[in-house]
Amino acid sequence: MTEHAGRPLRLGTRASQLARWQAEHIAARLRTLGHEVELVLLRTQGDARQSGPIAAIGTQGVFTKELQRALLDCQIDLAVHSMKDLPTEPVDGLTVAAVPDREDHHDALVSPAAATVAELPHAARVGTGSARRRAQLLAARPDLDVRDIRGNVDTRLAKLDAGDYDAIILAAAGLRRLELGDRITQLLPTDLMTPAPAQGALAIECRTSDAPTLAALAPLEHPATRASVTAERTALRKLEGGCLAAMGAYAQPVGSELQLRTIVLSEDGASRVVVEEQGPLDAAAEVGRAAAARLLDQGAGELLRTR
Ligand SMILES: NCc1[nH]cc(CCC(=O)O)c1CC(=O)O
Repeated sequence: MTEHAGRPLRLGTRASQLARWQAEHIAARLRTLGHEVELVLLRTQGDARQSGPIAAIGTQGVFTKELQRALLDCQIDLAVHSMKDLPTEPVDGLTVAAVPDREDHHDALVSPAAATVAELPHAARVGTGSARRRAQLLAARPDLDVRDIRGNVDTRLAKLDAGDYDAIILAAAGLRRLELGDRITQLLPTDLMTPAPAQGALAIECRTSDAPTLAALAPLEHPATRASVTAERTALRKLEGGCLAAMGAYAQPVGSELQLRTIVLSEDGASRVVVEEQGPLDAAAEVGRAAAARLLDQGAGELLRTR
């Protein structure tokens, strides 16, 4: 195809194994559709800082900003993001051109010590860097010793295997994509561990003005996933919680309806607000807005501020 004057579509990706897998997956789908695709490896701020709690970096979008800059600079034509890492604030000149079919949305327990979270030994050391996972773990099991953990999926599994932790929590999607699904001890039910908004979903971003790339990406769009992540991310955006808040959201299409579960917790998990909202699939943003309004009515704003 000659949509870019005969040159391949340039797909920007981070260098981590998971990012590479996701980029290759989308490149393969585009090639099947007849497009030539070339991968461009970019280093992001999030990858450069593997030590210290990620919260200390202090800004959102550490994994995505460099890719967005490269798009705006026309160094690349499309970027593949884990959608849960993509800030909800729109960027002028860029658009999420396609949201493909979602992978497993669950969080997973990985542990040699017990088959379930409920069966972990008293005061077991559980590794996670996420305020959302920490608070929900403590809500279920206040005795757990929840400790920070950093690094990509492989690094975290190596730290678990070295005995630094009794268990870790990871997104099932990342493990499955890296063919590490056999490391999953327990898929955590949504009422125990509501996932991050858009967990397991990819976002393919390009320039709003780039009609040929928009057209190339259109067949990758999965409308039910788009509706789900729209509801989840709208709820997050209306809470102004950002990616570091102890907030979870998961929307499930049921027939022509969308069922959205949202949760906001205090840092220690002792206080929480849960809201379930339902509405038409074609009014996903409204479902997210309604959930956020009810969360705020029930005191979620206080929980987010006291962090
Ligand atoms: N923040 C890191 C990150 N971003 C996306 C995934 C996994 C894939 C996904 O959730 O889509 C992960 C790792 C994890 O949370 O275990």
